[in-house]
Amino acid sequence: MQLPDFRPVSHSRTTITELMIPAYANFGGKIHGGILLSLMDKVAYACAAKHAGNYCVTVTVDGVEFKQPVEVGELVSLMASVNYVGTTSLMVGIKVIAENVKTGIMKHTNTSYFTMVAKGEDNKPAKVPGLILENREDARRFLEARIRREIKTENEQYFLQQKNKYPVETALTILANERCKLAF
Ligand SMILES: CC(=O)SCCNC(=O)CCNC(=O)[C@H](O)C(C)(C)COP(=O)(O)OP(=O)(O)OC[C@H]1O[C@@H](n2cnc3c(N)ncnc32)[C@H](O)[C@@H]1OP(=O)(O)O
Repeated sequence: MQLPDFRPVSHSRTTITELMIPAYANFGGKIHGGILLSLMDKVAYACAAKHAGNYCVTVTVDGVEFKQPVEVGELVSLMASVNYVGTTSLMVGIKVIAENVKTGIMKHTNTSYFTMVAKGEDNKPAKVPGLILENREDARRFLEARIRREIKTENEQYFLQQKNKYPVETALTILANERCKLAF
């Protein structure tokens, strides 16, 4: 099938809602973070593949922070949309909401950003359609995704500089103030 040059954000916007059953709970009775991550990967894939018109793979996951615990019996909704597209990659933003069905109280448990790459029949990165931004919110998300990408690249470069500044031998003194003991 011939892919269009551009697709609107609304074409691939996806929501998954799932009931949190007891089998998803940890020993503390709250929902395992891994269960939520798996659901996030699923919705990110559905959204990315729909936009790309191709199989997609997850490359990076950013911004995962569990702000509040999720309880057994709550309905978790994961809302995903394509925030940004490069050439073969796209960034999917996911907002996770947990709802207590008895009280109707909703809590925003986290927002994360999945970078996915489309793969063609040859298993190589494949070009994705451009993004039609349908309102100011879509435009804001696209711009913020660009900033997020730039900051990430700068942070990676800064980390490499810092890492090389402190070879282990000269940096051992720093550890004197940390809660660790050297056993070598
Ligand atoms: C659905 C699932 O869960 S799949 C399972 C988990 N995921 C996987 O198995 C993915 C394994 N990784 C891979 O296959 C490869 O690393 C790929 C295909 C993602 C990237 O391969 P590369 O050889 O690096 O490809 P290439 O250099 O052409 O980059 C392709 C795109 O990925 C982007 N990319 C690559 N690495 C990163 C990264 N760390 N962060 C953000 N974007 C990245 C590039 O910027 C490029 O985007 P663009 O085309 O929009 O400019």
